[in-house]
Amino acid sequence: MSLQIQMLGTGSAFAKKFYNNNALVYCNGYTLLIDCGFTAPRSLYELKIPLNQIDAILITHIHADHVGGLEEMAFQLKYVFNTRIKLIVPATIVDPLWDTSLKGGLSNPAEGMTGLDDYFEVIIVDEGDIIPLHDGFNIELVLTEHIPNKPSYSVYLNDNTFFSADMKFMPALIHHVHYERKCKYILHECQLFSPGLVHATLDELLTLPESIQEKILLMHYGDNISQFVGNTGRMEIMEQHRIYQFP
Ligand SMILES: Nc1ccn([C@@H]2O[C@@H]3COP(=O)(O)O[C@H]3[C@H]2O)c(=O)n1
Ligand SMILES: [Zn+2]
Ligand SMILES: [Zn+2]
Repeated sequence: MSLQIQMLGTGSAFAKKFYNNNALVYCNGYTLLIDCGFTAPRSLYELKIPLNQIDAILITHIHADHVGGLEEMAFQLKYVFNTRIKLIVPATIVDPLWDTSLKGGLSNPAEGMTGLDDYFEVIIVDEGDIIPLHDGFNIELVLTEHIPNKPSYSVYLNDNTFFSADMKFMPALIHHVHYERKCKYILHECQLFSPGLVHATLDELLTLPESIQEKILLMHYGDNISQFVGNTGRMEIMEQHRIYQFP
């Protein structure tokens, strides 16, 4: 089943010209939002996409450019739209997401709101699970390296597309995605300066063979991306808000 992907933003955590690196994935009438950073509500507003048009939100890890919009999303869905959408959360993240990122704003015991379940239909998932979302649309998470003791999960979309969460350069995994999993498209985060430390750098991604680079679309980049146009090898720079077709 073909996918369309529309980035709500393509920026790094500190980008000011681009919104947070959050993605809308459309498949067969279903809409999945991958991550919901602090700029997601504004980006959705600009795209004129009502929040209740999203069927599910997948959380990859708990940095603010990936979860900082969840408080507004929860409040609006509850008090404006009166609905509860799916929140797909890896098991290792579900407690820290509430306890360390959201509880301060969303907890309201006086009105019975004491956890994520009071705002979302929480679906807890594990690495390697094939998660069926809709007819012809499934996802699978893979744990990728980012910050020690802070799990971050990349995602296979329908077997043929790999969407990186925030991750260090993991060439063995990218080779696996290309040669074994035979993914046709790789959407990869990209830090424009070195060393990477917690991200994959453009210099590192440029060491991949051209046959892999041809599949890569770059995202999660800094405000100075325009200086790199023409210098990203065979890799394409993704544009936020443009709808990409992945047949
Ligand atoms: N050890 C760390 C931890 C964090 N950071 C920066 O903080 C940002 C948090 O969001 P991010 O998108 O993961 O990018 C991280 C780094 O820029 C970093 O540079 N080094
Ligand atoms: Zn990030
Ligand atoms: Zn991060």
